Amino acid sequence: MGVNLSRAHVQPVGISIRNLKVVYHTGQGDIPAVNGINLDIPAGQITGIIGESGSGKSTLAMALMNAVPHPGQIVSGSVVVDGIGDMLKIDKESRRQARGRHIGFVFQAAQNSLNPLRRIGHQVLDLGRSHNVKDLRALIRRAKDLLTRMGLNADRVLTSYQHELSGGMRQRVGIMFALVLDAQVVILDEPTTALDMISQAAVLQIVRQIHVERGLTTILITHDMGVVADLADNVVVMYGGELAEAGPTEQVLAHPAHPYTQGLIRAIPRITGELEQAVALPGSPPDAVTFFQPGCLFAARCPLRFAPCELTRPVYERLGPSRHVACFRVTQHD
Ligand SMILES: Nc1ncnc2c1ncn2[C@@H]1O[C@H](COP(=O)(O)OP(=O)(O)OP(=O)(O)O)[C@@H](O)[C@H]1O
Repeated sequence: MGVNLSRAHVQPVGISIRNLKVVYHTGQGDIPAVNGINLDIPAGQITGIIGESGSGKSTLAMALMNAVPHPGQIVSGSVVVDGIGDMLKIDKESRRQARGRHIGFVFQAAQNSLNPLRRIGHQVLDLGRSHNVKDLRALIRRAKDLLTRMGLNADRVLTSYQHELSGGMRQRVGIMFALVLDAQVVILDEPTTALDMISQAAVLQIVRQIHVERGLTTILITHDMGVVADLADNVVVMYGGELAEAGPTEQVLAHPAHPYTQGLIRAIPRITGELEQAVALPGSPPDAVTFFQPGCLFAARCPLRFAPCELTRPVYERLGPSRHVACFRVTQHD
């Protein structure tokens, strides 16, 4: 069966993540990079996953596709994708087909994951063949359209090798690969970090347009709250492999509940308006030792900490109809 590239019949796809735990086996012990996460990614929306470096965003993204690399291991949980099933249980071939065909992705290292020995156009054809796409001409047309929309000379890019492209061009090529098979779920991990501010804004707007045109479910991973504010319908804040807070972007930005989210918002560089200064978050994220301490992982950096924070890990609780938070300051009082 060839891939049907028509979208008329396609329903937006949601993802339900339960008790997901991923560890990296290291010389210093097991690092719980994703530590028992429960999260529903709503169908047809853009969900931004934000947190500092090391908070577990990329590991979560790779776990959604059951593609965590060694020395990482998914130790428990489920990732149920509508229309596919549990990505952690389906057989290898269904999983391979799902990646790319149902779930398009550009991982952080995408700039380097192109095959250096094949022209980009050939790699588009390889991808199409590996997913049984019958109409390869239509596939190339689709690739050209995406590249042109992202401001690239499509013919030139398709006949180029990776080394002939700049970092920013490769990032856009990565986004093209994520979208070209017409997947219904798209995972973009820091897709625009190699781009200057203006190109970044332009490319993200195109991602938004395509998201709307195709009724996608888009997961956007970033350390930049400004990107989330511009683009995401919902935001999920990760800290130390756990969820700190989640909810509709407007609500979370206007009334952040978790002190970590408040800190991330204060750290957004403001380039217009008053002489407002971005304030960097003090301290550093959890490391191999602090991961295992009792109490809230953020306590050492938290301006609002009080006694309970040192003793037990706050539970990630419902705060309103569509909001959740893990913070004793919100859910418990002195
Ligand atoms: N290959 C690996 N081996 C050992 N530990 C790892 C490996 N990859 C990630 N980790 C650890 O897992 C945790 C989560 O890392 P992850 O890359 O998922 O975070 P992130 O939020 O995506 O950060 P970044 O934005 O820097 O990619 C970190 O503590 C990190 O050091």
